[in-house]
Amino acid sequence: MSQTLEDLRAQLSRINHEILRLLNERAEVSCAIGEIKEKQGVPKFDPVREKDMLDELTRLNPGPFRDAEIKHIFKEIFKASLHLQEEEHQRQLLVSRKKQPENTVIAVNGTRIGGETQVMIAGPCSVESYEQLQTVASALRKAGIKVMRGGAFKPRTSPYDFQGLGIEGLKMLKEVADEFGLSTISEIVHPAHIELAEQYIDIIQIGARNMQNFELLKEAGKARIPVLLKRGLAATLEEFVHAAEYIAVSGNSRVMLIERGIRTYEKWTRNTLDISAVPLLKQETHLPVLVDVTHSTGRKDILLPCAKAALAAGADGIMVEVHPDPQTALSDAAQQLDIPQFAELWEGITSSGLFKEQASAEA
Ligand SMILES: O=C(O)C(=O)C[C@]1(C(=O)O)C=C[C@@H](O)C=C1
Repeated sequence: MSQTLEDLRAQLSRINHEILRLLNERAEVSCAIGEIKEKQGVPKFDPVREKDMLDELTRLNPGPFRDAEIKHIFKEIFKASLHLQEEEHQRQLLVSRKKQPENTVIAVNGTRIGGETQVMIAGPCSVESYEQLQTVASALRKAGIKVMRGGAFKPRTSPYDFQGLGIEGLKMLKEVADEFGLSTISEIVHPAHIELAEQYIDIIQIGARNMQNFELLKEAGKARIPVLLKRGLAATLEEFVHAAEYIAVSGNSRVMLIERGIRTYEKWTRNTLDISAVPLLKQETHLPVLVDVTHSTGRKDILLPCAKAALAAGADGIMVEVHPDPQTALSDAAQQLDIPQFAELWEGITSSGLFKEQASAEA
């Protein structure tokens, strides 16, 4: 009897090995199909094809397994194969953590972004005047903040709204940043302005509305300065990562991602801050991940808890809008902090223990 049991088990093991070999052979064929689909730009998941295969298998099923069991087993095989196809593709992305396990750390005039310490980027929504920039720059410098933001090209919802000072704004940003020893970041909206950006600013921002402006992404990929890419208003994380890949594959590996809230049905915030994006992007890519608390919430009263949540989730930095007199601001008047409010937020962030400041000696 025990001999028979052993024989049967040996037989089962041989069958297992055969199934294992066939499963892996199948996986390779499935991955080859996945590669063709990738090149053709067609979706990997094909429910019609899956249904056809299940119909055929149940038609040919001699038993003793029932059709439902056969279907269940093969559905699992399809699911695992699909997963493998997607993983294979992710692995090929330059920005993927599978391609590069260690974090990309971006140094901007000595400020390191994406490493052991976090960065605060603050400044007005729009560049409006020298005085405005100088007041903010002075407050940032006092607080030990090294990177100032300021929009010169403003893609606004309404064409009647303030569109920014353009190149003049970039020049003002540079002058004031040089005066106060700060690095700058500003949005570029036109591919032809990338070279100009290199002259006047330290980091190019690509805004949410332009996240899939592929010509702009490709041009930013040729820039010699880092790029901060904002998540699109309704972009999935996969689309976001692929937008970053456009920049990387065009030659610029110094890309940072910034979550800025996505559009949902919720009205109490301007956008919905997707905190889960932070650990997911850190997990799937090796790029620095920041959170824009101003645009994601569109309100001032919950910036501190949102910033803390972002840092606790692993964000490499926070971006916030500050204006000397928000009520008179030419854009986003309702959501920018004034300088005392910013000082209070900054105090809350630095005392939370979640924000590791870079020692000045490291800079
Ligand atoms: O036949 C295809 O189109 C495949 O991509 C292969 C395969 C499979 O492994 O069976 C994988 C995913 C699809 O949803 C359907 C089938």
